Amino acid sequence: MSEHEEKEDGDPLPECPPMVSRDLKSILVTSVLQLEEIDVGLYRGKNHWIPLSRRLFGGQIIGQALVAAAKSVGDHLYAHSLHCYFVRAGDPDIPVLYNVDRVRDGRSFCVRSVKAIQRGEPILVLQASFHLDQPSPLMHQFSMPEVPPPEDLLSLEDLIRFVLGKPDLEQKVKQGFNKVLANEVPIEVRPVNPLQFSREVTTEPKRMFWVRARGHIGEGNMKLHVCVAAYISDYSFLGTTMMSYPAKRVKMMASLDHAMWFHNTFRADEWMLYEVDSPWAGGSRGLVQGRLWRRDGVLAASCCQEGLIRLTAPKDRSKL
Ligand SMILES: CCCCCC/C=C\CCCCCCCC(=O)SCCNC(=O)CCNC(=O)[C@H](O)C(C)(C)COP(=O)(O)OP(=O)(O)OC[C@H]1O[C@@H](n2cnc3c(N)ncnc32)[C@H](O)[C@@H]1OP(=O)(O)O
Repeated sequence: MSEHEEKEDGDPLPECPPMVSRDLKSILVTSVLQLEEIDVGLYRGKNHWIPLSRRLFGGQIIGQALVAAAKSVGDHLYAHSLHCYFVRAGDPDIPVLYNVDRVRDGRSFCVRSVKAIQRGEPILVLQASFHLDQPSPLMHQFSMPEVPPPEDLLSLEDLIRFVLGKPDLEQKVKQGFNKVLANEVPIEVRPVNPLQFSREVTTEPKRMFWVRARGHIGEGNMKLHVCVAAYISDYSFLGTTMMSYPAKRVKMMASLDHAMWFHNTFRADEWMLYEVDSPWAGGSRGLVQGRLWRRDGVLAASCCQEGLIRLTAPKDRSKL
């Protein structure tokens, strides 16, 4: 489910949890991406932040699958790309098993295939490729868009509190936002354009926000930063498809696939600009593509995803 899916129930409004200090180690590395080894190439992952849809967060499954894949490759190899399909909804009440197949070990590249399994059936199939660092004079990248720095922008939580202060807010929207606040996601988000966030303007399906892991990860383990970025990349990604349709209500939204390419070193606990757009939607599906920029303007990673988007049926006006 995306940020635009609405819940029908009328639960009491929960309290906000206290914010995690920047000095504390990120829960993404102390818990979410810590897998338990059960057998050779077989791991078990815990579930952490659960979206309002009550299906497992796609970013968590991708991040954990990539951790499992990376365990079987040498320290001199780094993930340069991954491709995956979400084939079943993940159940947040039971753990996920990750079964790694060592597809090929070459001199420069290693390919791994990972099946994420619940109740004996795959919920995700992922292929990841790892590459030696091979410098080359062939180098180019687009330029990072010029945007205000994250220090000058409001956090997602502040923006939600601002929207909640509006007197004419629909009760259902209010409940949804309160639940988002109550269930702290282990990443921090600062939208570049707050008006887009509150859906007060209809714009092209393009948005940008600063994003980083909540808490500290530290320098050094690039393999880990890549897995954290994979987690982060699925948050607030597919929702971009809905920016041109503020009046439409989503019944079901779920990522169908996800692909990433890692271009440069970065720290996932430092601010990165996520530049996202949706070039196409149709046939109950939508496509989103994103670029994760280091704040010094280096392109860290590119992402692409197709998702299922089912809208609620329009009300029959003849009965009004
Ligand atoms: C700027 C910053 C702003 C930020 C604000 C942020 C706030 C919040 C952000 C939250 C972000 C959360 C993002 C979360 C994204 C995700 O993590 S999505 C999770 C990952 N993806 C998945 O879980 C998808 C897994 N895959 C599947 O579930 C299946 O592959 C599938 C459902 C897509 C397959 O569909 P299908 O083949 O149709 O499966 P079935 O089993 O047959 O049916 C499933 C249900 O769909 C109903 N259905 C089938 N066909 C239709 C149809 N044509 N029309 C309507 N409905 C259909 C079917 O009846 C089943 O329904 P029930 O389950 O029986 O109710």
